[in-house]
Amino acid sequence: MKTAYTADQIRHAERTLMARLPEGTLMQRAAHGLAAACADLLGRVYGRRVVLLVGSGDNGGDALYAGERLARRGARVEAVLAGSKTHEAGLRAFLDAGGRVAEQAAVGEADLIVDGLVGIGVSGALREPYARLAEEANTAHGTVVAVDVPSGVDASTGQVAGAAVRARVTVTMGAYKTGLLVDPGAAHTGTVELVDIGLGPFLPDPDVAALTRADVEDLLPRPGNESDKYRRGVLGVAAGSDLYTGAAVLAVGGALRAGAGLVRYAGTHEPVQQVRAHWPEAVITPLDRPSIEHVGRVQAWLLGPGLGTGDWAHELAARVLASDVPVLIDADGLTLVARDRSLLRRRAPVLITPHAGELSRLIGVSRDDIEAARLEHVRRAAAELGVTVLLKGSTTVVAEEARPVRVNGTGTSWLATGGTGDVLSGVAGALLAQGLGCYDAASVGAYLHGLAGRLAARGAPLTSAGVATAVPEAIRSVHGEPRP
Ligand SMILES: NC(=O)C1=CN([C@@H]2O[C@H](COP(=O)(O)OP(=O)(O)OC[C@H]3O[C@@H](n4cnc5c(N)ncnc54)[C@H](O)[C@@H]3O)[C@@H](O)[C@H]2O)[C@@H](O)CC1
Ligand SMILES: Nc1ncnc2c1ncn2[C@@H]1O[C@H](COP(=O)(O)OP(=O)(O)O)[C@@H](O)[C@H]1O
Ligand SMILES: [K+]
Repeated sequence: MKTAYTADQIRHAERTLMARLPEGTLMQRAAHGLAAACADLLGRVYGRRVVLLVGSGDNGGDALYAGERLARRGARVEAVLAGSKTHEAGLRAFLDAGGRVAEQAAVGEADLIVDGLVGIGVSGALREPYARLAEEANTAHGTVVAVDVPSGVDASTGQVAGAAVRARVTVTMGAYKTGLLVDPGAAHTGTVELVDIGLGPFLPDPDVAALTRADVEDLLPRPGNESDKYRRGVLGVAAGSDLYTGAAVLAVGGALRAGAGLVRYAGTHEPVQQVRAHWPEAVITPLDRPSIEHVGRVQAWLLGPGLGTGDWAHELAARVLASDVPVLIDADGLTLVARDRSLLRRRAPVLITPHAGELSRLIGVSRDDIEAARLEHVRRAAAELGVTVLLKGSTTVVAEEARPVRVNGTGTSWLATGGTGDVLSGVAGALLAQGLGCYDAASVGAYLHGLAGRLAARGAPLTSAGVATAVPEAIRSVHGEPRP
């Protein structure tokens, strides 16, 4: 599990660790790691031009001590002192090693730009001259390395309030910060390199966590010798309508590709025809009234994609939610629930999978506010609604009360196309039916769906059906099985 922490959590752990070590030890460890990463990026250090953007706090101190090390190896290092004060000992060491203070920004000519403006001590939007320097770094041709956090990104939330550095590499100290894993911040980090400064034993429970390949491998159900189709997990799908048939086809496809033992589809005439034509594997119950009476036993339900939002759909949703198995609610199902919250009053678990627009209707917050502060709002929704919430978007986040938010970074922006959400609901629904809890089904589902998106896209447009097709390949790559 890749774990991440807020600025307060990091500061607290650092204080405890620092009290046990000679003064300055941590900053030297940080500078050592930072200088090594810079040297790697430069290839040859001697004679190369490095510009340090130095703010007034310890983030600037890290940059200065790393600059000292690079200067001793023959780099031409200049520092732009942006703050009203500068880390004194760091500046002295830097100057002693032959570093120079730049009179005016030499950012444009640098091979490497080290962003030491602000780290976890930032509050609010970057002030001048920091904001201007961040913009200059972003348009310069040199490689940008951020110290700890790209300046302008809130380390605790990933929020970006104004100008912010876009780094090729972020060298982060001691532990990942939440803001490095959550968009919009995550889009500014480039590759994140973690420098061990000995913080590990002092870290509290994480603020957020991201599943790794190995975690997903552990969590993914695999059929054993004693498995049969019923025991592997039967998913009921209540989706699609005479107007929207594709959503049903895609959701059933996602579920079959993600390893459901059986998919039972229930719907009206048109989607039944389509699902039957695409997926002879599905067991189908045509509905002439909104009831699940004749569908047969399932271990979980997927409710909502393309279902419509009229009385018929409401009645079917009420029947599904009155069952005693976990229910995943998506798309039109969420519109129905937003209108009638009483539908959510049930004992068995509920997983909802909204995008920001759908969540907006559920919690009465604007879509833009949700996009700008995804973590805050996904947590709030989980607490207010008492359900597990998977919020879709460029970073998909999963919240359940009293657990760290799970963050998924496997996706690709090629997934921003119609119907991919229907596939995700099928994948996560199949995992629910196979016995995973809502929290794991949602986060493993998002991981596989994101990976399948990458495999389907490979740098070019994908279709949602292509994403469903790629899910088995994603599972194969999680298990490390060689391709045939
Ligand atoms: N605390 C520790 O033990 C360690 C800290 N380290 C480094 O120290 C950093 C934290 O240092 P600090 O606590 O001094 O904080 P920072 O250096 O991140 O920032 C604090 C300074 O930035 C200014 N500032 C805050 N918001 C601003 C804004 N919006 N625009 C312009 N200026 C702004 C403040 O006035 C203050 O002077 C970490 O990110 C890391 O790089 C590392 O050396 C490892 C050890
Ligand atoms: N910019 C993006 N980067 C990565 N993934 C994205 C981006 N935009 C959307 N996605 C993903 O694409 C899927 C879209 O789902 P959704 O909005 O429900 O679309 P639809 O209703 O058309 O199926 C979600 O899994 C979401 O996380
Ligand atoms: K920084």
